[in-house]
Amino acid sequence: MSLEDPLLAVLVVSDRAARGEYEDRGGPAAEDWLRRVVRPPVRILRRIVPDGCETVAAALRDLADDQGADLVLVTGGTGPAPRDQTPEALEAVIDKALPGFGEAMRLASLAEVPTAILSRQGAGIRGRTLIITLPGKPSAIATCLDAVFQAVPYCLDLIGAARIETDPDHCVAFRPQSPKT
Ligand SMILES: Nc1ncnc2c1ncn2[C@@H]1O[C@H](COP(=O)(O)OP(=O)(O)OP(=O)(O)O)[C@@H](O)[C@H]1O
Ligand SMILES: Nc1nc2c(c(=O)[nH]1)N[C@H]1C(S)=C(S)[C@@H](COP(=O)(O)O)O[C@H]1N2
Repeated sequence: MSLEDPLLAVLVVSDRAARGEYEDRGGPAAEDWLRRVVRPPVRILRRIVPDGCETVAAALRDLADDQGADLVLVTGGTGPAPRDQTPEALEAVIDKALPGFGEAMRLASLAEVPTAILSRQGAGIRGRTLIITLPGKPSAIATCLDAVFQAVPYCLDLIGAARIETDPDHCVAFRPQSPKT
């Protein structure tokens, strides 16, 4: 593995997991999904922060700007409760929103559970980093990523992030054309 390899980050947003009140299952679930679907070599980095606009925004700035992550998956804090502020943090740090991600992920989750409509999950671009926010429920991670990941490699191409390849047994990446130079 080298510093040239794509850097994929997983940011877990959870008050209780950050305090150690329960064992984090979201981080391992997201990392396992990435290891299954994205072909090596890749570097995967994991962080846990408590809920809150500032905590999440600061972690996203660090992962994107200082660590140079190509992709950040955030899990947790997308709901309507007062402490759920991940969408506000996303909005504060991104240059561009990609609303299609939230729409497709909610549609997939609604087929499983009616309360999926409560998640304000989404995605956006900061510099050369794609950030995707997912619900905190560990089981939601695969549902949501399965619904959108086909478009992620091409999105990374378009923003000038690292090129990633997927295992076609799990996800057939769709690249309609070479990105504009
Ligand atoms: N990182 C995690 N690890 C394990 N289970 C989680 C995690 N995040 C969420 N969950 C589970 O999913 C449920 C819904 O997630 P949600 O983000 O709404 O949690 P919450 O009630 O805000 O609590 P917290 O922020 O302390 O995790 C939680 O009550 C918990 O059972
Ligand atoms: N696939 C899936 N999506 C889901 C859920 C779920 O269990 N499965 N839970 C929903 C619920 S109950 C809430 S409140 C929102 C927000 O969750 P978060 O605050 O943990 O991000 O995600 C929703 N999306």
